Amino acid sequence: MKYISLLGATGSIGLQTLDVIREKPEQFKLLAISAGKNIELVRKIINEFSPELVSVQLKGDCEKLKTEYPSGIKFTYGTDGLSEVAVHEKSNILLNAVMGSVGLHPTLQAIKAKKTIALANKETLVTAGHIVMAAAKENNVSILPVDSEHSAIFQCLQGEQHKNVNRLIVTASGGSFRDLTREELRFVTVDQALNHPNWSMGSKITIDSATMMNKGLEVIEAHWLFNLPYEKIDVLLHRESIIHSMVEYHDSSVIAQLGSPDMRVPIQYALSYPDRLYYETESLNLAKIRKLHFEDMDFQRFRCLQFAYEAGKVGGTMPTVLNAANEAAVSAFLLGEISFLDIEELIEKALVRHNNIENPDLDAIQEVDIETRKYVNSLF
Ligand SMILES: NC(=O)C1=CN([C@@H]2O[C@H](COP(=O)(O)OP(=O)(O)OC[C@H]3O[C@@H](n4cnc5c(N)ncnc54)[C@H](OP(=O)(O)O)[C@@H]3O)[C@@H](O)[C@H]2O)C=CC1
Ligand SMILES: CC(=O)[C@@H](O)[C@H](O)COP(=O)(O)O
Ligand SMILES: [Mn+2]
Repeated sequence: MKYISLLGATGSIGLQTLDVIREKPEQFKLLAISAGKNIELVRKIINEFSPELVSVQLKGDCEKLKTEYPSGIKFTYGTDGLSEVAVHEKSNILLNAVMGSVGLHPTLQAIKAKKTIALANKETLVTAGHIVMAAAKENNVSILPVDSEHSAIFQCLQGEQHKNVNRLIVTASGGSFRDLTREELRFVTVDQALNHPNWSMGSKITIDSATMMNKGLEVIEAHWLFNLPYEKIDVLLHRESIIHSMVEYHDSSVIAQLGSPDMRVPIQYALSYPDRLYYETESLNLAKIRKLHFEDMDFQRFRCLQFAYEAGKVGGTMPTVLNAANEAAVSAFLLGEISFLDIEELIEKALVRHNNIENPDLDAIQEVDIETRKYVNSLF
């Protein structure tokens, strides 16, 4: 039995994780959850799963829930609440599906508490990958990827030797605007950007897919998870999102993982690893799909991917700036405060002005994260 702490229970990944847990009550028990402000959904989750611990973003919501559920459930809130959920004494695995670098601290706390980490929250690795991976090694903790491309790579690596890997091939759908020119991007709307061609996801990652920053974050995530240099991590445009990524070995063999776009598969794989449990769904019908398309990535068309490679290669606090600037800019775009192309402009400004700090500690990362958000927000 896996006893699960779940951060971001009310989100896209969080709800799909609940689908997996619901289907496998003999394998999974939900013990502790965190959510943000969707309290209606929190009530539904409590009524169905009876977690022992519930954390929400706001103190007011926490106090209100305490009056509605007088006994048996502990309520908490804020960033401390995220860590309380992450280190719940009875949990043996943390599924981190919160959005943003707010997931960093609870992940580190869970690692210190020797919890297995099932990681969807890629921003945590982007903003402080060197610290997270060092802590995981020191505490002998596994970080199991939930992100579909990294789950695919992880599956393609099973039974193989790291030294035989020649390169990783991370696939990209191209996102909502893949068939638009840069000129046409000047006038796109939030609703158009939220219309991903293949996946139904939370708002922030959907915008990241449209700017190609999601793939940039995933390149940095792969660098840390699989301990390979950026020169060995390639991105390939693949509009069907059927091949979730591939590993090329030094004998030129390429191993790929395919499947329909359904995040419950990588979620279940991470939670059940090293087992592979049965999952009830339609078989992949390649004859019906007929064609799979591939194209080289166009770094002029998708500048955010270029920024991510550059920030990753520089290292230090540059990836922290990339992530914080992106979170701030995407949030402003979603609020209608800036245009779609402003996102990459703001990120570039934040990167250019930054005086990089080599091998930063947590305090430096925290400071740079906050200062970058302040700077980006001051620009509009
Ligand atoms: N969605 C997908 O298919 C994929 C997502 N991922 C990654 O997984 C993570 C989650 O993505 P996704 O599920 O799409 O995101 P959503 O926006 O759908 O959900 C985010 C979750 O985090 C909560 N949350 C947001 N901000 C805070 C905060 N400051 N404090 C506490 N809780 C907070 C939200 O609470 P509430 O809604 O209650 O306010 C919600 O439960 C991201 O890192 C994303 O990159 C990776 C691969 C695929
Ligand atoms: C489902 C998932 O893992 C997302 O990261 C998705 O892959 C985004 O798709 P693209 O970034 O390829 O458009
Ligand atoms: Mn992904």
